[in-house]
Amino acid sequence: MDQRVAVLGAGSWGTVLATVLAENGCDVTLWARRTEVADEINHSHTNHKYLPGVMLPEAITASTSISDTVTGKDMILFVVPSHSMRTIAGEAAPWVKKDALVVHASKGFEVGTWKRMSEVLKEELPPEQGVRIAVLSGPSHAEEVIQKCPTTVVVASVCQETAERVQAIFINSYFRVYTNPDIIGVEVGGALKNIIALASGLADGLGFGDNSKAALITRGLAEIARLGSAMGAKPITFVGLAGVGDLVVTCTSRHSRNWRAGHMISQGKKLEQVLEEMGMVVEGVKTTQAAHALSANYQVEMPLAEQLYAVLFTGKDPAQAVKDLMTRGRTGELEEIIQGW
Ligand SMILES: NC(=O)C1=CN([C@@H]2O[C@H](COP(=O)(O)OP(=O)(O)OC[C@H]3O[C@@H](n4cnc5c(N)ncnc54)[C@H](OP(=O)(O)O)[C@@H]3O)[C@@H](O)[C@H]2O)C=CC1
Ligand SMILES: O=C(CO)COP(=O)(O)O
Repeated sequence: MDQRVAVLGAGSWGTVLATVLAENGCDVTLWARRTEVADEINHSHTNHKYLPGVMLPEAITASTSISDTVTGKDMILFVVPSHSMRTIAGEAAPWVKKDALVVHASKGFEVGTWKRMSEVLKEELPPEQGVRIAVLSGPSHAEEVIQKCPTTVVVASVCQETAERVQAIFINSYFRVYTNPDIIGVEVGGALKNIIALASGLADGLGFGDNSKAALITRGLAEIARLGSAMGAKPITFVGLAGVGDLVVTCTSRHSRNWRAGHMISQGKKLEQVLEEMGMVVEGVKTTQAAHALSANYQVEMPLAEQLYAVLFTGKDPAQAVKDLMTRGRTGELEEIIQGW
């Protein structure tokens, strides 16, 4: 494969996806915002902050110049935190080749506008790029993909040809990529599962058991599907890799930064302290704000997200939040979702 690929974002996930692409024979340039990270990747072939103990393929070249990274590339992969997507996309836009594929692998909404990442990309890039935008999502901890643990993900686009071209570039024997036509569902599922992962870390830290974990995953999926459907997603997407798949992996794994953040909060740490100690992106925090706003906009009930919002942003005691969830008014399990089918 002779694809020239730009990967924007040299954190855990960007570096691992760059590795997958380099192993697939792509010519990969990885943009890092700090010179010391780019130098380390170019000279030592490591990225010790984000992937300690891992040797990267020598074929990956790192750069701190967005224009050099993007110019002439066949595919541009954005893997920056969602809060920086618009800025980075805007800086990249003048250099994106007219027929380039544009993919993102970030899981969140834009703060304030609460737009999905593909909407942000569409607004920042020339209009003709629209059909070539795709999202890569699904249950995929960077720490396991780099060890070549068999992993399955999904690529979604409004254009099937785009999804299939991206699938062909990423797929290999340990990284199996499925296509999905529902870009809204794939983005919403990938973003909202981080809220439930944070809540799972909290629940584990409070000493609750497997029943509680199953409750969080299942009822979390119900509220993700409720909001997602109201936003235009196909409900069936949420029983796929970007829905239940990603929920399971993030709610049950200590690799998850969102799970770890929730666990730290359960031990009495303040949110600011948790984020500082983590030193890596915890998308679920801003996504909880997004869910708070979106559930009001779309008039959709999201009791788990609401209680997490109260714990994170109004100082509510997590034990009281659990009590309020368990004693709230009686509801049906599936009726509201089925109504939308
Ligand atoms: N890690 C994983 O397993 C997976 C992550 N994702 C998603 O990928 C996205 C990136 O996450 P991940 O790589 O894990 O994050 P990390 O915390 O590992 O790395 C964050 C990266 O983003 C850079 N960065 C931070 N702030 C800005 C900014 N304002 N502008 C530009 N760059 C910035 C950091 O640069 P610096 O080092 O200079 O601070 C670093 O390169 C997230 O949306 C996440 O949800 C999706 C699937 C799996
Ligand atoms: O999205 C992920 C795995 O699919 C990674 O989750 P965290 O950001 O919680 O580590």
